[in-house]
Amino acid sequence: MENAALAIRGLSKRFGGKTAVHHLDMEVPRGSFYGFVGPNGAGKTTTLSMATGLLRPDEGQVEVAGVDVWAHPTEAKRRMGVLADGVRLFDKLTGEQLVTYAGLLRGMERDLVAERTADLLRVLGLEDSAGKLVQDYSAGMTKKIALASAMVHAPELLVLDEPFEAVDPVSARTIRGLLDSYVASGGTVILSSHVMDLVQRMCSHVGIIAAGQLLASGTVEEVRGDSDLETRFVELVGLEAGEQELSWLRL
Ligand SMILES: Nc1ncnc2c1ncn2[C@@H]1O[C@H](COP(=O)(O)OP(=O)(O)OP(=O)(O)O)[C@@H](O)[C@H]1O
Repeated sequence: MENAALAIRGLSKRFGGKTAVHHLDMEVPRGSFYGFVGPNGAGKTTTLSMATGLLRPDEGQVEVAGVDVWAHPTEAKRRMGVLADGVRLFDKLTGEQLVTYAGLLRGMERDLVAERTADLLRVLGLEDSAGKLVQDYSAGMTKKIALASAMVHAPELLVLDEPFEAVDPVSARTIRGLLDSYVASGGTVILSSHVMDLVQRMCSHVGIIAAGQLLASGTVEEVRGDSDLETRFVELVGLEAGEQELSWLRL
């Protein structure tokens, strides 16, 4: 546990009669690039929301670099940057204002925030849209400005829910480069994704979740074994809907 950037123990969440996450234990080693994968509705967003202090668990504990997220939220949040899925941004701000606001909220000096905001906007190709309201951004631009807001305080851990969704291939490559050098310099990333190929190429570690439970976790090599990650994923999760056909759709 000492070497865990993120340690989750016995985490559970129910919504009415539906168990979204069930006694989940998970450890993301420091310095790892951890892919969190699972079918739709598996509990990825619910887990990451509880891990980042956005959604209160029914049971269980979460620690970021040894700091309990729910007992010491301010201290824990200082150590992480979060790109949440489906959470509304302050979209009446311009992109530049939003990143600046995120930095100031973390207690950073105004000059340093300005410097880093300019760097992030430039690297992410948002310089020309810096003065535009976030509500007028495209889906991919919104993802990128949210990512910039998550990174501005140079946290130890980045928790990214679907960071590549809606992002064009050129921007995706830029983001991959940013994240790679962040991990190479000692940072830890956990990202959720549906794209197995991307996880296999980018990540050092992977966790597979289905029906609120972790089915496998370890290095990508350990989890995929002799096959590729997608095959292993389908073996663990099952094909279910994929095996069925629509007879009326045959032309
Ligand atoms: N606020 C909520 N109220 C009721 N049910 C919820 C709520 N949030 C999530 N759920 C349910 O919990 C389960 C897990 O949802 P979650 O969004 O965590 O899955 P996910 O793995 O992120 O899915 P996806 O890959 O489709 O984004 C689903 O059955 C979902 O319908």
